[in-house]
Amino acid sequence: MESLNVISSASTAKPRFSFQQFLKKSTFFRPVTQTLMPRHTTNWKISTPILKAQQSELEDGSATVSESIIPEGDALKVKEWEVGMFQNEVAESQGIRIRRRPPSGPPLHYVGPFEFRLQNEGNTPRNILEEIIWQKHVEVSQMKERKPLPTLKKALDNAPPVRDFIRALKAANSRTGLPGLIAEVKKASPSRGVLREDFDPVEIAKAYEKGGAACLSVLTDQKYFQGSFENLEAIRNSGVKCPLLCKEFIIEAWQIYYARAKGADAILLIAGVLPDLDIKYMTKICKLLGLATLVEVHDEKEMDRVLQIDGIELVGINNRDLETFKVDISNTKKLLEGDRGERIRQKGITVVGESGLFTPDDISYVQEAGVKAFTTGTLQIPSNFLSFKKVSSLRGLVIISVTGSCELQYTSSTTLSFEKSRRK
Ligand SMILES: O=C(O)c1ccccc1NCC(=O)[C@H](O)[C@H](O)COP(=O)(O)O
Repeated sequence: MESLNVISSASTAKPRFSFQQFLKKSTFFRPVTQTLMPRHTTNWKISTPILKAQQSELEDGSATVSESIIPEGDALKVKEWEVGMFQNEVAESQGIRIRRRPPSGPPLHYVGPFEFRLQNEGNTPRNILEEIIWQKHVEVSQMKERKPLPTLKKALDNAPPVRDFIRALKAANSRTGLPGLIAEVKKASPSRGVLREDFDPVEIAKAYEKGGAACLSVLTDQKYFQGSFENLEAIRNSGVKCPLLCKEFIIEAWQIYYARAKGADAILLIAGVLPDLDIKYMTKICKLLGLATLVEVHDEKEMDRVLQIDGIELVGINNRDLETFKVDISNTKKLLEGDRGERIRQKGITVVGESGLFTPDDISYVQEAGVKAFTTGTLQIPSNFLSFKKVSSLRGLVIISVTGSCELQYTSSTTLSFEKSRRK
């Protein structure tokens, strides 16, 4: 972008000057009050129609400029993009590495009255989480157009009553002396690919409930997890009683209302994606709607940010680094040690262990660290399950493998018996 030249079409002589020179000359490019707009935006007001120049690149990297009008729809996109860039800056200041929008803006990049087509490597997501977030932004914008918030709010009048997610976890914990199980209804994931081809979400949800899950987590992202809001709705309407977590990548309040309309009792907020203000604001909306909020953290910094927000009752420690996929369950222990752990206990926060918890040993380990609940999406019960030792430490917990090859069943004695799956 720095080397871009601008040719004014207004002049027949087409004088050439550098883009930098142009920036200095142009009144359009004066910096604005930094508190209101991101560094790289300019002080031109978005009002429609906007007089702008259209720029197309020449072979030598320079560009031609011609006057045109920004249609109202595009002006809105520009505004949205500017808000997104502002969010990127706020997020960065809180140590959030995930950018909410591509840094170079939409493919057509407006600067003052000009429009540029940029080929910028910054527009490539740096990791899978960032890719998911950028994709989510596009999806949510489209969904919002189809179902604006007022329509959605009306639909909430007919939504089923909310079930108490946190109470269900606490009850399971005190009943069994084990962390409450949040079993995940998940067909696929970016890190593990397809987990189960013949995926019947309602059948799996019922099996989990029968198997002793306190709550269920339903993946609703379609592109990366092959989930859907239809799955969530179908489970809610199937007679399953467990409270449901809508496992979605929430970036806008609209999604919370949508999740509630589809039968969610709880939603996930990822601290690695959302700045503090978003977490505060979204938690308030959830409280108004009666939903629980599971705020997910991965490192100390995110935990410390979340601990200074009032009213957070449920915090998930993700052992999976969503930027690299590396899983390390000692992460849970690390984040619950020392003063930090003390603060969490004092605040009465229920801690959920997330990811990489496959075996009874794993679960005992995070329980000792202080978790009162855990999520698992891919319990791996090997086909030679008889060699699956130390299962007895999981007394009281009945788990049915989502991969469906076998079943772990708790008996009234202190040992667990194993049976081949009764699934057809
Ligand atoms: O699991 C992934 O590959 C993944 C990638 C990018 C964003 C999120 C991802 N997972 C979401 C989850 O939080 C897990 O589904 C959940 O913690 C259960 O994990 P596991 O028991 O290890 O299947």
